[in-house]
Amino acid sequence: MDLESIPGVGEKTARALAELDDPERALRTGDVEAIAAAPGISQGRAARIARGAIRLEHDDPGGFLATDRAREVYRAVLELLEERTVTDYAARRLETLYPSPRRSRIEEVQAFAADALEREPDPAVLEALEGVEPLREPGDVQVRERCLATTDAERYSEAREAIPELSVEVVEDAQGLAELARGYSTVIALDESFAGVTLEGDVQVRPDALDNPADVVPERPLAFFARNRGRLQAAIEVHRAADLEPPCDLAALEDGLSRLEEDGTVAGDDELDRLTTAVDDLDAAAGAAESVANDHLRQAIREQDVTIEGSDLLSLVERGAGVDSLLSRELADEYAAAVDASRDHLVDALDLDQGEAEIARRAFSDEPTFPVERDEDVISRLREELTAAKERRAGRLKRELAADLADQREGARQLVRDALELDVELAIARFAREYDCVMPEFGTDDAAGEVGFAIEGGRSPLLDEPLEAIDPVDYDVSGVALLSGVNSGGKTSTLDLVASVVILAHMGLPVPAERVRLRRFDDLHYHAKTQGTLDAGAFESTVREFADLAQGGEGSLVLVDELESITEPGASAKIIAGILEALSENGATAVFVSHLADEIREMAAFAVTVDGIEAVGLVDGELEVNRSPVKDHLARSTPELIVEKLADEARDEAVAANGGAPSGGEGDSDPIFYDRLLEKFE
Ligand SMILES: Nc1ncnc2c1ncn2[C@@H]1O[C@H](COP(=O)(O)OP(=O)(O)OP(=O)(O)O)[C@@H](O)[C@H]1O
Repeated sequence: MDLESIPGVGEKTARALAELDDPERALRTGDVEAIAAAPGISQGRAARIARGAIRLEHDDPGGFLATDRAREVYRAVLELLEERTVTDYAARRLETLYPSPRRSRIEEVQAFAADALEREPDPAVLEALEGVEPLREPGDVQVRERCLATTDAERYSEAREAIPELSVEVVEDAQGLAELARGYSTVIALDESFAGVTLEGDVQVRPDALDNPADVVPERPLAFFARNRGRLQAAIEVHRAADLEPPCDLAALEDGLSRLEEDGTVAGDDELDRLTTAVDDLDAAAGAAESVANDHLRQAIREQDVTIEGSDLLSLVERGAGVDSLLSRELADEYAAAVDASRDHLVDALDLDQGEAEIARRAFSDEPTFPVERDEDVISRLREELTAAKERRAGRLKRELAADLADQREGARQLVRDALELDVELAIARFAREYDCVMPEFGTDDAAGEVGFAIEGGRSPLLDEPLEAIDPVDYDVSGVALLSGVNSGGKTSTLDLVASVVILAHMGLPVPAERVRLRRFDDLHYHAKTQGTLDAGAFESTVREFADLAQGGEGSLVLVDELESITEPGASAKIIAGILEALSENGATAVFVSHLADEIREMAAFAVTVDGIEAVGLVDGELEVNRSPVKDHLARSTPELIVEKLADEARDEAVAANGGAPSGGEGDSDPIFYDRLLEKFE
C-alpha cells in the first residue's frame, strides 16, 4: 500500500507509519492504538488516518458531514456509542466509523453491525473486558549473566543487532573466552573455530545462536508474556465468559502464564525457590549457625568444672596459650558437639542438598576456637555454588517455558485483538438495545421518484429525556418540505432525529426507530437555528452559503432550522422561498423548519409541501402535542391555542360566579372578548 496515497497522509506521516510492525494490518483493521504507536501520531490523528485509509479503499470523496451542526450530531452519536465501550481501544476504534456515501463502505460496516447485534452484553464479559488492553512490547531486557563472544568484527555487529539483550564481546582466542567465563555464568561463542575447545565454566560454542534468539535469550519471549500477563489472562476470561472461539489453546496459555512471575522469572518451581532462598539467606543462616555453636559452648563452659593442675596451668601460661588450647584439652567433646550443631543448623536452615551440605560443613573448623566463627572463604564458595545452581536451574526453566510460550505468541495477540473487537461489537449491541434500533433499509441509487427518508417510530438519541419519555415520531420527506409547528412542539428535535438517523445509517449502523427507509445521500447540510438577527456581514455570508448549497444539492440532505431570523420576516420568507425553489429543482431532499411556512409557501414558485407539528388540544390546561409532523398540513399556531385556553378558563370562572349562567362583561375574564379573538383566528 502506498501510504502517501491515503488522504491526509503526507511524506512525514507516511515515514512514521512505515515504522510500525505491520502498518497495512493496522490500517486495514482500523487499529487506532497500533497506528498511534507510530512516532509523533496522536490517537485523534490515528483515527483520522484510519478513516483516510478506509476512504481510499472505498473511493470515498469524504465531506459527508458538510456543516458544523452535522459534525456535532455525528460527535454526539459517536459519544453515545463510545460511552458503551469498556476499553479505550474500542472507543478509539469506533472513531473509524464515519458516515460515508459509498455503498461498499456502508455494507461493510452493516455486515459487522449485523454480527454485533447477535452479541449478548453479558455483565461477566463486560467485567472481564475491564482488564483487556492492547499488548505492549516489553521495554529493554538486559541479561547480565550471559554474553556472546566472537573474534569477528562483522559478526560482532550482527550479534549486537540480533540480540541486543546480551553484551557482545570481541575475543582474540580461547584465552579470551576463558577470561570471559570468569566474569559471566555462561559464555556463548559464535565462531565455529572454537568447537572442541574445553574451558572451565559454562562456555558453549553455538555458531547458529543468532538464528534462534529465543533460545539464547528466553528472557525475550518471557518478558513479552510477563509484561502482558494480566491483559492475556483477562482476554482468556473474556473468551470463556463470551464463549468465543479461541485462536489458541486457552488452557495451555493459561498454564504457561501461571508459571511466570511478573518480572519474567519462572514461578512455582520448588527447587528454584529453594536455591533462591538459600542464596538470599546464606549470610543470615551462617550468622545464626555461629550463635548456635557459641550458645552451646557458653552453656557447656558455664556448667563445666574445669580442673587443671597448677603445673599444667603454668606451662600453658608460659607458652602464651589462650583459652583455645584449654578448650581443646578440656572441652573437646563439647566443642565438637557445638560445631556439629552449628553445621546442622546451617544445612537445615538453608535446606541444602548433599553436595552443598558438604561444603557448608567446612564453614566451621574442627580446630577449637572461641567464639566460633565461620570461614568466609567457605561461605563464598558455597554462595558461588548455590548461585550457579540457581542460574542453571532458572536458565533451564526459562528455556522450557519460553519454548512452550513462544509458539503461542501469535495466538495470544489474536486473542487480545478478538477480545477488544468484541468490546466494539458489544458497544454497538448495547446502543442498539437501549435505543430499540433497527437496521435501516437503503433504496436504490437514483433519487428520482424515491423517498428521501421515511422514519417510523423514531426516537431522537439526542433528546435529554429518558427513552420511555420520548414519543416515537413518524416522518417522511421526499423532495423539499417546510416544517411548521407550535412553539416547543419538537421541530428542532425532529431535525435532530432525521440527522442522527441519517448519520448512523450512513455509518452502517442500526438506527433508533421501528423502521427506516432512505436513499443514500452524498452529504448532510444541517444548519442549526441562528440566534437573533444577523448583522449585514453575517447575513451576506449566510446567503452566500445557501447560494452554494442551492447550486449543488443533488444527493444532498439539507436540514435547516428557523432560517428566518437572518433578517426581517418579509425578506426572510422571500429568500427561503428562493432557496427552496433551487433545491427542489436540483432534486435535493430538504426540510426547513419555519414559523413563516405560510408566507414562504405564498412566495414560492412551486407547490412546496408544508408539514406541521400540531398541538392536538388542551389537556388539563396544558398543550398536548402530536410529535409526528402531519403531512401537508400547516400546524395551528400556539397563540390561537392560548386564546382558546383563556376563553375556556373564563367561561368556567363565569359559570362558577353566576351559579351556572354565563353572564359576560364582568371582571377580568371576559369570555365574549376571547371568543371575539378566536373568531379572528378562524
Ligand atoms: N418526541 C418527543 N418526545 C418527548 N418529548 C419531546 C419530543 N420532541 C420534543 N420533546 C420535548 O419538547 C421540547 C422542545 O422541543 P424542540 O426544541 O424540538 O421544539 P421546537 O418546536 O423546535 O421549539 P421552538 O418552537 O422553540 O423552536 C424538548 O426539549 C423535549 O423536552
